Amino acid sequence: MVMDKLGDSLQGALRKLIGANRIDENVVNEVVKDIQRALLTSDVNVKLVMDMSKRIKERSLKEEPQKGADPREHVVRIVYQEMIGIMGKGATIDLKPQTIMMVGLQGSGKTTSVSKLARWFQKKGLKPAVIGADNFRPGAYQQLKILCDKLNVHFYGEEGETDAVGIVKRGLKEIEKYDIKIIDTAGRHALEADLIAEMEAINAIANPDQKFLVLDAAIGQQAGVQAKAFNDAVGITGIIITKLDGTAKGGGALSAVSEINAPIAFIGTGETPDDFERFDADRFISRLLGMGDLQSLLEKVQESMKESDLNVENIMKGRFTLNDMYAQLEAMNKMGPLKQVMKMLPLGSMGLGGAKLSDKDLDETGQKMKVYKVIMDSMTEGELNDPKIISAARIKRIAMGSGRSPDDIRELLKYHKNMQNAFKNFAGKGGGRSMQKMMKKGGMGGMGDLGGNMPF
Ligand SMILES: Nc1nc2c(ncn2[C@@H]2O[C@H](COP(=O)(O)OP(=O)(O)OP(=O)(O)O)[C@@H](O)[C@H]2O)c(=O)[nH]1
Repeated sequence: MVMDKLGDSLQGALRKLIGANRIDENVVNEVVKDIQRALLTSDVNVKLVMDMSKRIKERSLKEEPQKGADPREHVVRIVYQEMIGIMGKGATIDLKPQTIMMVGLQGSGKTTSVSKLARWFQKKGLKPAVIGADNFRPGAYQQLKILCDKLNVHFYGEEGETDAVGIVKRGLKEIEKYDIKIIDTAGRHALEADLIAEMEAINAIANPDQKFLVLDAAIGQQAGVQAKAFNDAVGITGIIITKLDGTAKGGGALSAVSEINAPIAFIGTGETPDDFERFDADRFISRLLGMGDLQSLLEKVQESMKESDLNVENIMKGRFTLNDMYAQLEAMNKMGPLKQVMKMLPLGSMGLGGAKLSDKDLDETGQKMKVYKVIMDSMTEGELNDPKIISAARIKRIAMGSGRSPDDIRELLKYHKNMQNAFKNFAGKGGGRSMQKMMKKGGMGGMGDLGGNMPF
């Protein structure tokens, strides 16, 4: 994963929080200090880090946790929200015909990103074409042409031509029929007057819908300065951060958005044409904080729920029976090996106290789920529908029937109760509606609200 080091440090900080007996000022201060260290090491701007730390402290101690939320989750949620504040929510990319101008300094990964972007649109079913207007760097024409040819992307260029504006003018005419017109402009070692003049002229004749600034993740805090300069020159509408796979300093580029108020659109995560992803703040920050890749998890949940007997309507009204839990365990089984599913889960869910899950833990949890199913197989339909009727005598009977101890039965009932409460809590916050909406649309919906209370 990209930004592993930052992710590990942030998760270390949150683990301290989740492991604390109670949340007080000392704990919050200590956790904030760890977060500060992690962000500064990854080169996020000092002022941003300080402002964010102050807000996390104030909000953690002043704001009331949402009803039913654990104080630890409350702080984790604040950290998550403040991280989104720093990195932004990400850009919306319309899947419709448009012109995109790419700008950036030499060596930032601009040419490579042009071809990756073309490929991205191509995979979405749109027809991209590229204009190579970088006539400054020797070899740029050939490099881009080869990349485009490999991807079957139409390329327009004029080797040896020195007038970049002329190339763009003629190129736009030639690629008129294409859906996505991407213009690669020249870079320099620094932003100089002639580069600005050229970008302005291309901007004026192409009138691009998007102006993407390509930033090398390794430039660290310089990212903010660069972003501001390019933004002043042509008005940046989105940022592409390249080489996030190869540096621990990506925090500088990731937080450059706050300098210019332009969202991060894409991130480059390797050298091949497919190492290119939309920047989705929910996904990215959830992963960094170890809150799990909620989106990916949800996609899996949606798929398996479609095929399961789960009564989603009822669950979303806060009614979650043992029968539902049985169906849910079956659905989880269909989602694939527990080890993979669990990696997507938020820290601290399933009562594991936020510990980094070892393979041994995961095996044990998988084993436990199997036991739960065996126990539920020994229950009557009435008990499965209404666990409240399970008295001490019934616990004994179920234990006998399933070959487990009464403590195992009580543990299962407690686990069920916890999940039921989490669902009730979520439904009470209007999460039910969001969940249904989300399931229809396949989007994130209100899951952010569920946070560490994910009842899976
Ligand atoms: N690991 C990794 N390498 C990348 C990524 N993006 C680009 N590169 C590499 O970075 C180097 C420079 O990229 P180019 O696309 O040639 O640079 P450029 O910004 O176009 O340079 P100019 O055309 O002079 O502006 C190449 O070796 C790319 O393969 C990325 O996301 N990850």
